[in-house]
Amino acid sequence: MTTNINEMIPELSNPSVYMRDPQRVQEILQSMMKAGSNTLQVISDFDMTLTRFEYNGKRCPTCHNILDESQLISEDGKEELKELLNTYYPIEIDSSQSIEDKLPLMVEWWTKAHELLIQQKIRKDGIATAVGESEAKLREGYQLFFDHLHEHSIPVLIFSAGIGDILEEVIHQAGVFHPNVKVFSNYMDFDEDGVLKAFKGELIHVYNKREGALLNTGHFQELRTRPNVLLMGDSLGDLTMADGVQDMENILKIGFLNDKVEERKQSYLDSYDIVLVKDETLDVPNAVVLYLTGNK
Ligand SMILES: Nc1ccn([C@@H]2O[C@H](COP(=O)(O)O)[C@@H](O)[C@H]2O)c(=O)n1
Ligand SMILES: [Mg+2]
Repeated sequence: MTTNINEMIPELSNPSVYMRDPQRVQEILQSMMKAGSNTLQVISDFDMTLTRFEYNGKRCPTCHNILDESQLISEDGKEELKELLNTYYPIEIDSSQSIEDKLPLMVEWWTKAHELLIQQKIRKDGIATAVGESEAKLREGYQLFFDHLHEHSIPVLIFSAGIGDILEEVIHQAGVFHPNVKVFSNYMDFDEDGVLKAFKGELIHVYNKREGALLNTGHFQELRTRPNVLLMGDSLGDLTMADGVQDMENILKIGFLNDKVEERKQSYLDSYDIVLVKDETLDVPNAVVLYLTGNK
């Protein structure tokens, strides 16, 4: 008797789940399962993928927003950062513009925002409080996700265009910054007095997640024996995060579609294997990981 994908993973029949080709998803999952969890690695975006998009009807902050809305920023600075968000975020998610057209505008957004943050003379020792006082929340089920991957020694790369120092503090405060987790992101550079003076390295924005320092870091070299990838993102820009993986055998792409659902649904279905529409949980990724580790 042939197994149905919903029998394999019942969570794939949740109302938030959409798949262009369930048969193909089933084949990928079976192939990855057969290869064994010691061949698996997870590559995930952070903001709005591992963190919630909404809570109690209110938007949750990204790494940048955690700082933007904190006590570390003056009232004028907050206004300017909000204006940037209101100008550029609609462009980021506009499905009528091509990624090529958006690229220079995204560089412009990140550059202006980082310049403003530097002008604010942010202190390193204020970051933990800013994160603690923020409304940022990891998605429901995060504990199982991180703990299970850790228990099974599955490497997790969090590849984020957010701010690395903030991101690390969020997962540290949640108690899930386990040793199998590596972060690639924009990191702050502080002077000897602990005041923000610059951002380190090449800028990572939402549409250049294959470029920059990542390919030269040796990260993917270390993981050559892990040719099966579970990729998770919330933007079409996240689809290239695994481009550095050599000799890839299988990749399963799970996409969270949080905003402008009707306009963007078709493009997400065309690009991601599994699309989760307005789903604030990690229930489906957790079910996939449990299946792939033989715990289901
Ligand atoms: N000044 C900025 C710049 C970007 N954002 C948002 O951050 C997200 C990028 O982080 P990922 O972990 O998702 O790569 C992106 O979705 C931008 O909307 C921001 O809030 N402020
Ligand atoms: Mg994101």
